[in-house]
Amino acid sequence: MSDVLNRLSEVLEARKGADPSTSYVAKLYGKGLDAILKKIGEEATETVMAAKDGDPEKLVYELADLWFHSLVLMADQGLHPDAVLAELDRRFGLSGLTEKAARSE
Ligand SMILES: N=c1c2ncn([C@@H]3O[C@H](COP(=O)(O)OP(=O)(O)OP(=O)(O)O)[C@@H](O)[C@H]3O)c2ncn1[C@@H]1O[C@H](COP(=O)(O)O)[C@@H](O)[C@H]1O
Repeated sequence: MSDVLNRLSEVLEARKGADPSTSYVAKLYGKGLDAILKKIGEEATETVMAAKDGDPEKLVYELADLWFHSLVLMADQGLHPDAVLAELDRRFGLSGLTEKAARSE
């Protein structure tokens, strides 16, 4: 899979020291947690609307906005995307074990 989450995460970390007048992300950090959470709410709503419209291109675009702002939230909170990937991996491992157990009964 693409390494874009890692590379983007590095940029988002570097933007913590950037000039808010030259960086969208630095400006958002400067506005604080409530502004980041508001963007996530807006992007989630736009994602829902794109799905209801049945427009796959628009849905991908809005999901990218939602994922992007979720990554900004994680960086703001001192989290790396690997933490979420590890949690998904853990759940996948658990479901795999459940399936194996069910097959052996
Ligand atoms: N992936 C993105 C990305 N996706 C979406 N956005 C911004 O997120 C905003 C989406 O909000 P909306 O759709 O509501 O559009 P808007 O009305 O312009 O938003 P507001 O200004 O009202 O918040 C837009 O301003 C987009 O430009 C992004 N801004 C930056 N990135 C990445 O983040 C990196 C760092 O960005 P800078 O900090 O700007 O250098 C860049 O190199 C990009 O790779």
